[in-house]
Amino acid sequence: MSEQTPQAGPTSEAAFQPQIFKGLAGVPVDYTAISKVNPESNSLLYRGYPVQELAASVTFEEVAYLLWNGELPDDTQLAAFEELERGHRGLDHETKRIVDELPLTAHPMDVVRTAVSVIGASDPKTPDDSPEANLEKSVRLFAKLPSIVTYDQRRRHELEFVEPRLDLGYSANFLWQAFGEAPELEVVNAFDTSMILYAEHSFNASTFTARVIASTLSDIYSAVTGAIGALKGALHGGANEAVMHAFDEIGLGEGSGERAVAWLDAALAEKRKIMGFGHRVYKNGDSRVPTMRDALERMVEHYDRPDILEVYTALEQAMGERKNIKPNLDYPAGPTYHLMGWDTEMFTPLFVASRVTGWTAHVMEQNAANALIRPLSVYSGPDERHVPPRGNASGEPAA
Ligand SMILES: CC(=O)SCCNC(=O)CCNC(=O)[C@H](O)C(C)(C)COP(=O)(O)OP(=O)(O)OC[C@H]1O[C@@H](n2cnc3c(N)ncnc32)[C@H](O)[C@@H]1OP(=O)(O)O
Ligand SMILES: O=C([O-])CC(=O)C(=O)O
Repeated sequence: MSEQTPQAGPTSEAAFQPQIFKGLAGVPVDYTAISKVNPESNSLLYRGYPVQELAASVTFEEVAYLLWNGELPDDTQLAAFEELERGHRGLDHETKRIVDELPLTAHPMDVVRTAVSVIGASDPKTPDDSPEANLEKSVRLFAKLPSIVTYDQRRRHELEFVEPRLDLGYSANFLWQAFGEAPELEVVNAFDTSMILYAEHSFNASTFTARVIASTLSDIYSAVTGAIGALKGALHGGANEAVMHAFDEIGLGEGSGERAVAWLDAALAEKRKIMGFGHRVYKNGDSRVPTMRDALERMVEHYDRPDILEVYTALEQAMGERKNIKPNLDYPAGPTYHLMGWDTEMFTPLFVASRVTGWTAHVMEQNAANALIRPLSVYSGPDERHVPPRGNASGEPAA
């Protein structure tokens, strides 16, 4: 009756009461050396380094290198890595053509998922799962995602693709390709901070998806494609877009703080989930929020939009008072991207561009010590039964 094999305790089927860990909540399933999420100390380490220190002192390219290689690059290693990354920034004609065929009604997450799949299908090295080949593929995807995301945003406004600039760092180039003008340093820094904070977070749903796919000995592009599907959902990465929809429902501008509280009370009365709040692991606040909130505040000042901070603060405070639930990273990231000029539907693809580093690091870690991921289920359907006699194919009653 049950797939579950009792490990200890009563062994008769009737007496066996398997414990179900719904949503795998609280279940450690493997080791990882890539990041440590510590809800007790409210800290997040990438390869041992506090993420706040990384955000304050290195670039996103250095963080990507760290996640993949385990150590920060020295000057020579960084120069070689940057050259490699910049060399892969362009987007080939075939990927652009397939993206162009997708309707504008397609969500940008569907577009980025399709584009990654196309890149995988056209890479002759896809079946090569050696660590060297997978690292090369990871760098290619990392380098190309800004072109994919900006190509899609711009085609939705009937604007031409902006070719990457090889004299700019990752984040400055990303903004250049999106908006076609040289970005200001303050904006580049805030964007780079968001990329660093989004890069990696242990066994979250999309990373776990990538590891499940890798565990079957599938290829790294399939793992990333699947992970994008998992990130799209509003309970995960899709929340950064949903936060902005909430801000829009509230209505920005004068008096927005008061409207935010009324909006929240109505939403809670309808038992709606408030996107950008709560977390499966952190129960006392997300370790990344203070750093991202600082970046948001800098952007609010830069673009002179105090109404955004008014809504942000009013919702955060009221949610704390009513539910004692704190914001997660998606909460400050959404309005920060809005201020920079990104279309709301592009927020989760921006998360993809960052998290591809973590996903691919996890795929390589999974490959290095693989075990097929295949948990058990406990059957709860009808008892065994048998198909009643039925007519044969010619309609005659069965003999
Ligand atoms: C980068 C990221 O992926 S971070 C996460 C982004 N996702 C979101 O922001 C979506 C909104 N948040 C949520 O839905 C949840 O907090 C999750 C899914 C992130 C984590 O939730 P879980 O650990 O599964 O807890 P669960 O959803 O069961 O919530 C526990 C209780 O808190 C409530 N709760 C949790 N988050 C919220 C929220 N955002 N709004 C309202 N109530 C909430 C639940 O309704 C539940 O209440 P109940 O016990 O009365 O039924
Ligand atoms: O860890 C999680 O469950 C979700 C999250 O914050 C992330 O993926 O960054």
